Amino acid sequence: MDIALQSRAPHQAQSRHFEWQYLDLMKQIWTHGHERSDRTGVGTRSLFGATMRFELSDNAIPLLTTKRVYWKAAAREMLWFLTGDTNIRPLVAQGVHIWTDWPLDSYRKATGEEIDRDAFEARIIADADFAERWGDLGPVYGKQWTDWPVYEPVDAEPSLFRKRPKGINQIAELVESLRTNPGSRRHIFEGWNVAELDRMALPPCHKTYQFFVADGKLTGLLYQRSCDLALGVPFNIFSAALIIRMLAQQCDLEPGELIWNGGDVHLYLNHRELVETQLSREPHGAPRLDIVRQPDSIFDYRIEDFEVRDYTPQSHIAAPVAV
Ligand SMILES: Nc1nc(=O)c2c([nH]1)NC[C@@H]1CN(c3ccc(C(=O)N[C@@H](CCC(=O)O)C(=O)O)cc3)CN21
Ligand SMILES: O=c1ccn([C@H]2C[C@H](O)[C@@H](COP(=O)(O)O)O2)c(=O)[nH]1
Repeated sequence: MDIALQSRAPHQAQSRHFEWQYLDLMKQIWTHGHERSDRTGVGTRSLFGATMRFELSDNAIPLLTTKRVYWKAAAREMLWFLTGDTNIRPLVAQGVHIWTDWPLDSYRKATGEEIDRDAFEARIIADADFAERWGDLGPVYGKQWTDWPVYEPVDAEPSLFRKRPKGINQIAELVESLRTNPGSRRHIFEGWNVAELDRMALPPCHKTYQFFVADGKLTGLLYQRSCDLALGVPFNIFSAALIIRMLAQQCDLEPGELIWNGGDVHLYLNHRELVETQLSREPHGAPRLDIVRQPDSIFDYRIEDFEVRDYTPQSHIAAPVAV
């Protein structure tokens, strides 16, 4: 189909089930994507530049219905980002495995030990020193979002800089700017700290979030530079909608839309089975997300605050993750 249709005006986007945008994009990439080799060695079919829009009013949430998406893992990941933590230990302790493969890969390469994933996770949970040594992803999302480092000149020594004890909390500043200056065009938080990319296990994919307030509604736009359409994107769109909902609640706004902009949007060549199965299915139903409590701040949400209803997806489709 014509990719320009992906960016139709919001009212038109709702004339069909929201999920067709995702399925159309999947089909487009699988049939017409550029086949290329990638960092992981798996190979992808890839398209550069795509947009999807999702309406969030009436508690609508863009959860895919053509396969079960484990939204609690994505919600727990979002809450973990907001704590500023970059160690996988609290995730693993909650049964969230999506980040384990990268520390595991580093550990295997460094030690030559053939440890399996379950044993590695068990050690991460049981042994705090081991987790500290091997479980950290470097200064990824949570660190940049809540504690972006700042260096200040030391008095009278123009070439000497000292790290400020506390960095910039972009999320706290965003809440403040949404509340006090809703018309601003600078409502942004950013994960792409150029100076620290080399210390991150992976440079951020969902790197830039921008917000827009109009008619009492909060709309968010996510720019994602690299998009694993089958595994990552279903999580990413849910999470982006979730943070919009949380911010809207904190700022007494109604949820507007999520606009998702993808850069390199790809399907890994070993996701053929998932793609074929998913493209044979049709979306149905309109999942909703309720936030059942109003926490004191954006940093005080708990997993129990989120309830998804009217979600009756088709079965989960497993697929391997490219590390
Ligand atoms: N290749 C790749 N794709 C990604 O989506 C991705 C990365 N790498 N690296 C960093 C993070 C980790 N993320 C991941 C990693 C794994 C799953 C995954 O395996 N999802 C399965 C099972 C989920 C579960 O067991 O909870 C799924 O079906 O959604 C999803 C997102 C997103 N990111
Ligand atoms: O939130 C995420 C995190 C990662 N991804 C995917 C996109 C790519 O397939 C890989 C990252 O590899 P790069 O070589 O760094 O681009 O992870 C995602 O879709 N969503």
